[in-house]
Amino acid sequence: MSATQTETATESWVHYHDGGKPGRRRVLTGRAAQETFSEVPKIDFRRIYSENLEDRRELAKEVGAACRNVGFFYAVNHGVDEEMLKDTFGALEKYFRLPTDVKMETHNQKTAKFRGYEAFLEGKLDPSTRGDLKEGFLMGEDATDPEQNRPVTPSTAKPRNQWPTHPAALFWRPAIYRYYNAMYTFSKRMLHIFALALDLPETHFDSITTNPMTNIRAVHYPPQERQSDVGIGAHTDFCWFTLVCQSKTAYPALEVLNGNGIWIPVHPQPNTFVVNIADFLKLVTGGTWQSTVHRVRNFGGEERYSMPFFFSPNEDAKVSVVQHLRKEGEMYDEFVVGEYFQKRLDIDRRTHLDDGNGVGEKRNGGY
Ligand SMILES: O=C(O)CCC(=O)C(=O)O
Ligand SMILES: [Fe+2]
Repeated sequence: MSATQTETATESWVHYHDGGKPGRRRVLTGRAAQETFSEVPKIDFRRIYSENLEDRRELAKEVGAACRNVGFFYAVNHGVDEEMLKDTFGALEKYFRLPTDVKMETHNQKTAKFRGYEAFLEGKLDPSTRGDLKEGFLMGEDATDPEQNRPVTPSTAKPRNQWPTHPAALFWRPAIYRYYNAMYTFSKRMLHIFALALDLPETHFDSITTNPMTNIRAVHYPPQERQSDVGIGAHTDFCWFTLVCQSKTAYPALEVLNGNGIWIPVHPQPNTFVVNIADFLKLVTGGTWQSTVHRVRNFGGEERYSMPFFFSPNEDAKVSVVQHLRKEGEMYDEFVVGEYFQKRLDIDRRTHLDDGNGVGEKRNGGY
């Protein structure tokens, strides 16, 4: 039995964190099984660069179906420089091999937004485990980093990121920024496809994404030996959408949960992004799109690296359910993006700080 599964005489449940709260799904087999996905669809993104709107609409149609039915898809032929992606993975391997004290200079506990280095077992999305068997580095939007060219205003004037200053670690910041810039540009195009997929004008979200909230989490998962361990516990992400680049391992460490409570493997594919819809976009589509539960368990004996890129609109943007997806007679709240985001982050932070012995609900976890 995995760490996130419980059984009674007749029922088996998978447990996870969804919307910052514990959730569970019954495992349905045999006649009880419902129609759900059994694999993650693969979508050819060459058309994202087409000058022809009809091509982009065709792409959006496939994307929309994947967002409704699965919440996850592979983006092949994404056009992002493959050499740069290879070099970034090289930088991850080199960074995580640095001595612990060099990495701990930027320990994420020193910042309100958990930016910087996250040590092994500090994240804990699954309370039944000893913590996530991963180490990571989180960076994000920061108007004081000149690389980002963002307007400095009273609310953005304080530094958010932490960067290492040790000479052996100076390669890290430019390597991460090369990846950041490429993913940022691709995400803006992706947003146009998402707008088309929702039957909205392509530029519908442009005005609320002039200075989007963005994060990269570089992650290292060592090979797992104990069955009871987990690389990252089962969760949904809390941004708009996530793009994940994962290193090649024979064992499919990333898994997504289908409607029957069955874990579906997301095999690494060369030069392919894994894209997933997150809680905030699910909310804005009135639940039409799925924010699908996922986890990482790195069995198979290889080191695994991944670099999720998390995208959300501007911090001060106000959003609600898009007009044509509202149900008649229902009331819909409006959310300030930064407030929604901070609320979710605070759940992580509070449970971490309260929890000296590893029994908290959730620590710094999925975006
Ligand atoms: O490492 C991965 O493939 C996914 C990581 C993840 O789910 C997250 O950071 O939210
Ligand atoms: Fe995630």
